[in-house]
Amino acid sequence: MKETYELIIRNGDVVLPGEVRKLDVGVRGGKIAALGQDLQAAAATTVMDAEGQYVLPGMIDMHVHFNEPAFGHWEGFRSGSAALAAGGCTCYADMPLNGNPPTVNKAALQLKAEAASGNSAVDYMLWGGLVPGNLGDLEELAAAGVTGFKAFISNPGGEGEGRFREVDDTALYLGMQKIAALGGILALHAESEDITAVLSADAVRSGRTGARDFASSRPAAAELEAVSRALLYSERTGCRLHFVHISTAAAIEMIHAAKGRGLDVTAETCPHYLVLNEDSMERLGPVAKCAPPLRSAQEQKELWKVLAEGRIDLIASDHSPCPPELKLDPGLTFFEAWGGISGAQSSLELMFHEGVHMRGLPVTQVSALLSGRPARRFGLDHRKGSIAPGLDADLVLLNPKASYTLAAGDLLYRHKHSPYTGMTLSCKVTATVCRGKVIYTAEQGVVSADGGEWLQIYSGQQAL
Ligand SMILES: NC(=O)N[C@H]1NC(=O)NC1=O
Ligand SMILES: [Zn+2]
Ligand SMILES: [Zn+2]
Repeated sequence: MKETYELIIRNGDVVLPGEVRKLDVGVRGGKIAALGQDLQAAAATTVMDAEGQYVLPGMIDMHVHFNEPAFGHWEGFRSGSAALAAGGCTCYADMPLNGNPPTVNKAALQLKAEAASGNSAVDYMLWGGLVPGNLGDLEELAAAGVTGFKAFISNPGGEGEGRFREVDDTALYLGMQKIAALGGILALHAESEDITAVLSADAVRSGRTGARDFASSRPAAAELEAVSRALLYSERTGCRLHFVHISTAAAIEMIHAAKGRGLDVTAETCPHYLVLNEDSMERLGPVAKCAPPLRSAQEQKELWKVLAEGRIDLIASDHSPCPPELKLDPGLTFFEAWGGISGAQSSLELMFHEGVHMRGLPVTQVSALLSGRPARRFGLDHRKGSIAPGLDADLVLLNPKASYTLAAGDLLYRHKHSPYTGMTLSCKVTATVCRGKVIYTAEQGVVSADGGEWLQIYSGQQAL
């Protein structure tokens, strides 16, 4: 019988691991079935013309905060995942905090999973939390299919008794011992609580509450101290470690050196540390507030350098949204405003605009940071992360010549603020396909908002 495809994407510049080739991509049963020239369409085949466009593997964003349960009015699975689909992301991992209850035991994971079920445009994973007092819950969380565990060394913000707590040294050390025994991975927000808490309190007490005061209250030393402590614990416990949102080249170098000594550690950074800096934070206000803070132009330059050298393992958005009154109210000081950037919809376009178009990085390198490497690190590469026969047909069409200025009205987040609005981008996602289904087109918007599935894949076994 003649082989038929449900979808053929024709004549795109297909971004394969290590090379770009002009090919047709044939999709059958939601999987990539063939890569070749002049694939034959049948009557029922949907054909997309990708002439002049890149065809990329969908981004895998390992770091977003969708705030359900209880804080869906900040961001929910529906709005957040629609924004990801529009930005060329086909799979993400949701962090265990900013919702209530935080995802620190099996019952809370169940609530999280119920909130996500039937409400995600793209596939997803769920992180569990490591907090003081939940050592006894980690095994059940692992068995229930969390990706791995997330912990904070500094105070994650949020209010009330039920908030997600940062770990002290003991909780971190014992937690890492336990996670090592469970064969899992710890994702860590690495900033020293001692340094950031004392410097923040000092700044507020003396009325130094501007953008640069906020930045000085969370210096690079706070990141470096926490990274070095966690590396020591990783060495002593054997716990696999992934550092989220690293903001300095010096921390990347420390992590890289540890990897060289044989530790199973990786580092992520976010588009905002690459595209924005302290000057942007002063100009834009708290919409650009995050932790660790945006750094100096010099630090930003050094971060691009280590990225170009291949020392950063992967890129994730750290989309951490909130309602406008917690961010944009002119009465708020930098210290009072919510810390977290709404950016998930723009990661891929920002990385192509700045990385490929402005700085000349290879398309394949940028694509690997967004897709192939996160897939490999978190054990998804048998399903996702690259364009190869047999893998899920998670594909993005990117027009590298479609310049546009990002407007608030383009954003699909629950709250339409972002530090990137007003920015002119030199490329645009024109279509997103998840498991063979077209879920977004630039003309029609999100056409399928609920087909995403929970991938209950417990971490990965691969080092990078
Ligand atoms: N609570 C929370 O989402 N915090 C995140 N926001 C941010 O800017 N950094 C974070 O870790
Ligand atoms: Zn964080
Ligand atoms: Zn985060």
